[in-house]
Amino acid sequence: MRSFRTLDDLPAQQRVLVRLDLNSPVEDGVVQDNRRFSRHAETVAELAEAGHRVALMAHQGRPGRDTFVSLEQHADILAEHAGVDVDFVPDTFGDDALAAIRGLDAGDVLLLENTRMTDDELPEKEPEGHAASDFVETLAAEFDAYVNDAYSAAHRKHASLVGFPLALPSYAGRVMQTEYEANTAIAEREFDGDVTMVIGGTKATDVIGVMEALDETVDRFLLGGVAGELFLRAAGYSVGEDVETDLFDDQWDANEEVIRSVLDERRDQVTLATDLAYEDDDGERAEVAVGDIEEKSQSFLDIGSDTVADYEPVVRDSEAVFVKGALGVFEDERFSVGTVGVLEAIAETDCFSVVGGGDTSRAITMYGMSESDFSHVSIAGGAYIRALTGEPLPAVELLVQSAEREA
Ligand SMILES: Nc1ncnc2c1ncn2[C@@H]1O[C@H](COP(=O)(O)OP(=O)(O)OP(=O)(O)O)[C@@H](O)[C@H]1O
Ligand SMILES: O=C(O)[C@H](O)COP(=O)(O)O
Repeated sequence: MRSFRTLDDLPAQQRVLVRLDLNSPVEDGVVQDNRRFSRHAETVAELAEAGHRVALMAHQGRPGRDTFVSLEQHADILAEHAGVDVDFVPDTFGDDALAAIRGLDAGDVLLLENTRMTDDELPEKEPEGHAASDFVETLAAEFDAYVNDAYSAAHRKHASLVGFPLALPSYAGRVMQTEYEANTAIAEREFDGDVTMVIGGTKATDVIGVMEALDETVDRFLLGGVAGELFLRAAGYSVGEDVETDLFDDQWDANEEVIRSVLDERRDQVTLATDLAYEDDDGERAEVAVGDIEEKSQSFLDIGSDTVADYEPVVRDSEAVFVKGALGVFEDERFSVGTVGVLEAIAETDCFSVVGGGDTSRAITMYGMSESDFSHVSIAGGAYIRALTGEPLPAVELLVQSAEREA
């Protein structure tokens, strides 16, 4: 089997450039702690304790979104989990970043600014193009090795993920190693009974594309979140349109054709919500049957209780359940009913269960469930789901190629 090198193979006393995935929920400008910090902290602590000089890169949000913020707060949260100081420099690869990197002593840890704040990070380019960018060439010159721990971003072909492995000897961090092993095992596992996939969240384009790819391996899709509303819209209900949020219309334009073809060809595989929840004029949770919605005048924030009651037995009768994305805005307790109800049903059965998605897996801790009630809780979203489909992850491929080149 092709494989990459890990921290076990990293020579001593290196200047190491590390890519983490600390992409996190942000509420009112405050970055929310989550298991991405605690898991990556293990890699960071191991590198610092081994006496390497460590500079960390990570991204947060996407340009134009409210979650697109600086990594200053991330440094403090990470330091707390890792038990080592993490300095922060508000620069990606300019003079301030280079001065901070050159000032690192053995065991020091520095976090650089959000990689998506440099214009070189996001352009659609092949790895060779990224490796020739100013960002990669400038930073690579300062280091002996590159460690990629960002399994959950490994499906992206961004400079910090695919450019550096062409410029430096490259290794997988502990999170990359663990997630890769677990998720590859999932892809290879065969199930005799029904396989159910719970699809929700806000990244409709990602999850709908994967629904297409998984038609052979998944017997039933239970839908909620933004993707669920878009499917309801295609089925003729007055939902899935932007009222107070701008989550829906662009995603509808991008996915309408696929959604209609999934509904035409595989309607029996797709289970849609029969009721939805919203905030009424008194600020309370209210529910309405989808057939009674005449025109879209408010945002729907959760699947309704009847839908949860429909979904629970499907989960209980499944041999394997994969979850990608929350069924509602569970961060607000009033709209946690769908996500928590379905997760609790999964936790109570002995089916093989995987919960993926950085945001969604947070609901497990928030609502007092135990990670041990699930077979695997992945901190990856899009990467996890691509692993299920057996699709190669570009950043993993580059780590493997680096190991092959240096063998
Ligand atoms: N109807 C809805 N309207 C708005 N937001 C919703 C709705 N339903 C779910 N969400 C939001 O979806 C988010 C979770 O899904 P999201 O697609 O962002 O990420 P994920 O699947 O957890 O993982 P990752 O971010 O790693 O891809 C939650 O934060 C929740 O508030
Ligand atoms: O949260 C994630 O899934 C990863 O950090 C990738 O983020 P992206 O979908 O904004 O590229």
